[in-house]
Amino acid sequence: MHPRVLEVTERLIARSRATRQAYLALIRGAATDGPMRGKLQCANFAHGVAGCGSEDKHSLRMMNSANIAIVSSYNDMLSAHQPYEVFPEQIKNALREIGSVGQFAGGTPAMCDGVTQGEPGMELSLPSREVIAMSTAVALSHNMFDGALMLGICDKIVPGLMMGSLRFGHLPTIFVPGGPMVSGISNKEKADVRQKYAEGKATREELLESEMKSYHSPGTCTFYGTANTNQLLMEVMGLHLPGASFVNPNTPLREALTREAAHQVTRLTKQNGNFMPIGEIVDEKALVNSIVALHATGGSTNHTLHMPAIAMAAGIQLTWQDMADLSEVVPTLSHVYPNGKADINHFQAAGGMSFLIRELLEAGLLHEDVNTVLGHGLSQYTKEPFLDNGKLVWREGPTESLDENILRPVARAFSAEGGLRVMEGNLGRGVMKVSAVALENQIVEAPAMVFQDQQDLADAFKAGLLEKDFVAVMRFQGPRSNGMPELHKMTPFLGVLQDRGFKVALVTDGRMSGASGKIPAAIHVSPEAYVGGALARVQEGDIIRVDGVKGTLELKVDAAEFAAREPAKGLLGNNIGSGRELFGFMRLAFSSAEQGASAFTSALETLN
Ligand SMILES: O=C(O)[C@H](O)[C@@H](O)[C@H](O)[C@H](O)COP(=O)(O)O
Ligand code: SF4
Repeated sequence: MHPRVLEVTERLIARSRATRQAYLALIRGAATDGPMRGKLQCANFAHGVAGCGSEDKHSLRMMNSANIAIVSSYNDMLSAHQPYEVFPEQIKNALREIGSVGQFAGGTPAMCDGVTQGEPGMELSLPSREVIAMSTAVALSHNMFDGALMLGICDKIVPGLMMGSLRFGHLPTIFVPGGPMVSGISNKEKADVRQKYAEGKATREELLESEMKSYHSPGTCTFYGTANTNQLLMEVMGLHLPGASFVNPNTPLREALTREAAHQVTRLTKQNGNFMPIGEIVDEKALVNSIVALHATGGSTNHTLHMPAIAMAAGIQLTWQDMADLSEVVPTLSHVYPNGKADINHFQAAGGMSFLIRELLEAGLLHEDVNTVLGHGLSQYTKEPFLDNGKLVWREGPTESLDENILRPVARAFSAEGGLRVMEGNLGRGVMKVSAVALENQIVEAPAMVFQDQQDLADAFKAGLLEKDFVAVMRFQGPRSNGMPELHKMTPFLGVLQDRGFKVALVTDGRMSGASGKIPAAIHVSPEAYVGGALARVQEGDIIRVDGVKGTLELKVDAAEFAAREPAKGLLGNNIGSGRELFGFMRLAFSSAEQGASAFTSALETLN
């Protein structure tokens, strides 16, 4: 094992010892010999099975069959989640084949960040992760279940399902992906048309045509944003079946994988002898493995929030320093948009998960001795699934990359270190995804231009006020201020200015999309302006140096003068409309970005 990976893992275990022990005591106490439903009073049990058909009702009364909770985030708003419409029936039929039962335990909400990007609804996006976690808990709290299947893919949904299911960590749980849509026009081509439109060189009709050729059918969007990063991390943590992440929806192989997930989760129940609950899979080694994979693929910056929040739900205290220390030694092995031109289907075709996991295992960068939904050992995940005359089987994946422009062996990595940098200095601590920023653009020192919001910047661009070097400061976009929205609508404008040769950078306490690239952006800056962070005292014209190579974020203003400044007021007026007023209580409870920007942190830190 790489010494740094061992060092970070041991540090994480030591730091988390008390909360992890409390968590394990909780889930081991919740686990029961024999089916959970056997512990219910008759009335509770009768209510729980009343809605079942006679076959399932009979099976449930027989205490030797497994009852599996289906928790689904299906809706028609996310192209990625639309395929889930038919999964519950497929799962129930698969379970009946083996004398078990699937009950649709509950649904969770799911927001499409692509639909809400740049709209007021985006301010509910991060809060929706907490709602998804709570909805998962409501579903599982019926306590009728011996295992669970989680149906979720996109941005806040998988993190929310993870946080909720980890609080029922005594249950064997498998995450069931839906897969990416087949490739449309390339993400680079899409982004180029957006920049042309921003410059007035493309019509709205041409823009719409391009967008609809990119996002054209059911399935996950094909860029390597938060949704596809979710899939990759779930697989590396051993919570998917091997190779399940990026098989396209509505295909025979996808359906076979869903059916097998239903069979596999029953094998992990107490009744069937290979008991493996999710709380015993998601441990310090699994979390370190997820961060290693995040770095090796230039994954979404949103996971610098989601992984600490998920970790805490399992009693583990993961920090940005852990991530930064791992990033220094983990090579970048894949280039998928926004870190390159390829999309996730090309990644899959070039060798996909089995190649990536084998390379990282052989380099001693992943812990092999971990629990998974297939039992002990991550080396089972160097295999890929295929149908052999209709039968689902696994074979060793390719030992060579089929396209080294997309996926490389460690020996020929794109870079010797990961794509994520922790940024720190007198403006606070943030992160930057450097893997998506050309080296010549990673350092910017220029006067600050302070913007209220994205529209403010767009208006300044259209008025021709931005034709210069500058550092855009967008503040009061943090979790407690307005729910920490993604600020991805600025990307085309800043991209045009960068292409025109201006040195531009962004500093914000808000988020960017996992699909954001090109622009050096120090994001998630903590403490946020709303709670008195330094960003609140930045003024127009202040010189700021954003150094993505060294990981520094410096305001070049006399310290005494800066401290004496009156902080700016926040954007309080925008916390109403689009339901934002319903989340005010939650915003007050949010922890800092470094702690995962979660409403549950304080409870989990003490109660775990
Ligand atoms: O974190 C992410 O990956 C993004 O939130 C992504 O889910 C979102 O949909 C983008 O906004 C899509 O990119 P465009 O907005 O560029 O289409
Ligand atoms: S990847 Fe983003 S845009 Fe695509 S379906 Fe998921 S949330 Fe929506």
